[in-house]
Amino acid sequence: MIPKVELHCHVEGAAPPALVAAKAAERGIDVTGLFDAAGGYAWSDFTSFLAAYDRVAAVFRSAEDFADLAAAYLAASAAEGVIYTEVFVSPDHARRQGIAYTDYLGGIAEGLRRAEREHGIVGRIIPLIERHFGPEAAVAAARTAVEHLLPEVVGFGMAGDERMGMPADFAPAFAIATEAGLPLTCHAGEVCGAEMVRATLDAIPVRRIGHGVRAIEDPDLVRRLAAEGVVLECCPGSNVALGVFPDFASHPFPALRAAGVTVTLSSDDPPFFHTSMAREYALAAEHFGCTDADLLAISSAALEAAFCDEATKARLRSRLSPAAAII
Ligand SMILES: Nc1ncnc2[nH]cnc12
Ligand SMILES: [Zn+2]
Repeated sequence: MIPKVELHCHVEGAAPPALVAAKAAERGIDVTGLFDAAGGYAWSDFTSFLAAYDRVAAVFRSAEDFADLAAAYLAASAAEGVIYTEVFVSPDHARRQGIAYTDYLGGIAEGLRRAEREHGIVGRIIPLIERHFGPEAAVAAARTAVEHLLPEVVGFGMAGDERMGMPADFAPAFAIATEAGLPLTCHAGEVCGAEMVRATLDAIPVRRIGHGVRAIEDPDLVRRLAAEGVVLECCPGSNVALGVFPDFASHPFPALRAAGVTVTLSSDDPPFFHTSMAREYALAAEHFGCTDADLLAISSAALEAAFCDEATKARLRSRLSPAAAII
């Protein structure tokens, strides 16, 4: 099994539908229309996906809920050969559910520690601001994030509806994180085009871009990403499910890689997109021509781009040898 490294997974977006249905029933939460006939999440476009995501997030209400969610996701990932995962968390989702951020973050951190004890997978946390909640909420969420720096918190970023506002509007929130020493990532170039990736690079000192795949529309920008060593957190299964590209044959992952851009593989919101880390790696082999050696190199690039400390990386590097891939 190829050892895998995940840099981009939203914790609420990893919630299995059956768990959400059970928690909702237990708590009398109305989930009408949230599930499709097959028991998966029902959504039809990016807007309804984000709305479904918010409804899923709303069924988790306690530190234990979040610990169980994080531990279950990492345990399932470990079974697929994942050795390291950075989970995105959202102070705004906690606030909107009326959960203390300390409970939310503490629960997730406890879940990650449990998964490491039981399955050897290492988990770290990246708090995100949500673009569609606006720049003021973003500043408040950034303050919340930097006031609660557990050892597992290793970075800071932004997700949400890319069609709302411009990256520069959120620069003050990112500056709070930078001042606290957190490296940055930001979703861009997913539902919006190359111009949004460029605007992100111009306004925010990111080391990584969430998705970023529509940079392919602008060859100068692709050269800039390669030259500046900006890492793309690619999630091809998510992109095709959301209609960013019509099929895997049209996905720019191989072209970006050939152009010298550092591309990595992640699952984004796995049950929403019927994916997992194993499926993302399998898709890359099937559709992007990646050999086992390529996939191992992609895992290695992801580990180098991870936001955890050097000691953690050194510990994990030994698990990325070709020999480890055979087991
Ligand atoms: N793919 C995605 N894009 C933007 N925001 C998100 N939040 C959860 N998944 C997301
Ligand atoms: Zn994402």
